[in-house]
Amino acid sequence: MGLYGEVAAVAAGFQRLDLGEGGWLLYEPAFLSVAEADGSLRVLLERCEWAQLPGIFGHLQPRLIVSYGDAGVSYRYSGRDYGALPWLEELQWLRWRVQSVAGHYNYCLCNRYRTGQDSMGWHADDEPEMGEVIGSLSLGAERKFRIRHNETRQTRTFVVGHGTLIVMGGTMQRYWQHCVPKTKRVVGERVNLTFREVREISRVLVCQPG
Ligand SMILES: O=C(O)CCC(=O)C(=O)O
Ligand SMILES: [Fe+2]
Repeated sequence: MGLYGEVAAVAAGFQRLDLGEGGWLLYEPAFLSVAEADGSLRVLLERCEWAQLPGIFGHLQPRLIVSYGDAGVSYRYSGRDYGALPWLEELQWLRWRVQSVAGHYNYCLCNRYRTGQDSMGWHADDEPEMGEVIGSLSLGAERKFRIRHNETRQTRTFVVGHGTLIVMGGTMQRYWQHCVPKTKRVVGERVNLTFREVREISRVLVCQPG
């Protein structure tokens, strides 16, 4: 995180957790106002090209997914390549908002949890081409976001609600995993946007006719 990112975060009253071993996490429950979060959620539910895709073992992932990003950026995740669609205006705006706190992003993976039965299992976003700062913005239903240390098994839980921002940085992906567990509570839809920097850009050559 750059110096100005750090200053902005402190000024806005973020909680900054030092995770040890060079890892850190920022937590701001009400980063977006309710009105901003309402508007973004409505637009994203309507405009994103949501799809349920197969995961690593071929069964469908328990949530809907789509990704947006700079031209030519694609990201390998669960053994598949996710080519980014061109940025939606709404996501561009939210990217700038999150970048004003920390990080610099060229890619956004969007997850849509339709009910409490949709979830994300324990994992780390530790691919070699991934930038170490990941900005994660939540909209809609309140869910739990858990982190767990790989060796000590220490676990922490963060409530992520409508407009909550979490930024993960430093060595966090190396030493910690995170997840969004299923819940039996009846909960509405939740959209989560993870802004990332994919460093190795795979560009597809397009033959121009003529
Ligand atoms: O939905 C969330 O809060 C987490 C999403 C996540 O971890 C991911 O997309 O890698
Ligand atoms: Fe993740």
